[in-house]
Amino acid sequence: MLSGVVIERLCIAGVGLIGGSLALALRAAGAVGEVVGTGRRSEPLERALALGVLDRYELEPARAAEGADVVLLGVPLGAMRPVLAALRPGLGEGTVITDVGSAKGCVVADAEAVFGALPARFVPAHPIAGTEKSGVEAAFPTLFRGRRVILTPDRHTDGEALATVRGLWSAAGAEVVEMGVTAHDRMLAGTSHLPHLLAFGLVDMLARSPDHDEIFQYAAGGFRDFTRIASSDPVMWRDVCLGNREALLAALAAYREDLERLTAMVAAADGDALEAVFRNAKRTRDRHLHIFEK
Ligand SMILES: NC(=O)c1ccc[n+]([C@@H]2O[C@H](COP(=O)([O-])OP(=O)(O)OC[C@H]3O[C@@H](n4cnc5c(N)ncnc54)[C@H](O)[C@@H]3O)[C@@H](O)[C@H]2O)c1
Ligand SMILES: O=C(O)C(=O)CC1(C(=O)O)C=CC(O)C=C1
Repeated sequence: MLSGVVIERLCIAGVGLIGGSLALALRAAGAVGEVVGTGRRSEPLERALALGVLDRYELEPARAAEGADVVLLGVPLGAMRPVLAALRPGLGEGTVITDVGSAKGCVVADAEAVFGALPARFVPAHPIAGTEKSGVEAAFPTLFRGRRVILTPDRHTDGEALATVRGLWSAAGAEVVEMGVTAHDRMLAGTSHLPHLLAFGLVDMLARSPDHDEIFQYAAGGFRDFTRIASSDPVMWRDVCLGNREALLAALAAYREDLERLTAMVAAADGDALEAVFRNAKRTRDRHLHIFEK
């Protein structure tokens, strides 16, 4: 284990791909004692028990949170607020709260709505790792190894709580960085939220064409790579697009402007201009490719 942090009891609300993978990673590192899950239905929680992700579960969120050192919210962004409110009666004075939501401003707003202000022991977090699959069956312990996790503490965040959440992700093999909520939401709108929206949009557009069955017969590697993420969970991505609406709208506006520019280049058969754009994109992507190979 890298960090030396040991969490005696971890409560996970929403035991899916991310929450389940974190539990498996912490177990593998010997960084956690007991893992207690909670969720809406017993079937997936039973499967999580069978997979060795959980030690036990409680359908009542507050009961699951009782006695936990750390409570982790692993639910879609749209469920954060009601789940946090349901956990609240079970939280102790010293309980550290954290989440894994893909946008941070909306999670901070949810915590403010439930508690009146972001509690000092609530450390918002976002692992920049995942897959297009969801549910606890898709969880695996190495998901976060060598990946970044962004924490967005503010000036009121408790130092000990921050150290615990840092230690938890380090134990899972991740590299932990900190930044402000606004910077996080702006950057992730560009690198994650916009690409997902475009991939879903492109596949939907083709699916609605009269000859869509034939079109998909001729899809190859390029289409597969561009659209893998359109197989992601629709509810999760609906919530991300609504949760990071402002930053996503800004990214979409910039993208639309560029699409107009590209359209004009094709219309004018301006090969030099197109080639210049493609060269810049290739150079940039190639320079940053190493981050995908970690
Ligand atoms: N999938 C990714 O690639 C990825 C990466 C980083 C962060 N995230 C974030 O992590 C969170 C979870 O994503 P995931 O991919 O693990 O999803 P998932 O669908 O695999 O897991 C979500 C879990 O939450 C439960 N859940 C849903 N609504 C609930 C509710 N109202 N009350 C209680 N439980 C509820 C589901 O039953 C499931 O167990 C999301 O907030 C997402 O934005 C996802
Ligand atoms: O690799 C994928 O399938 C992902 O969607 C992971 C991915 C992303 O890279 O956009 C998705 C959502 C996140 O919050 C973080 C990571």
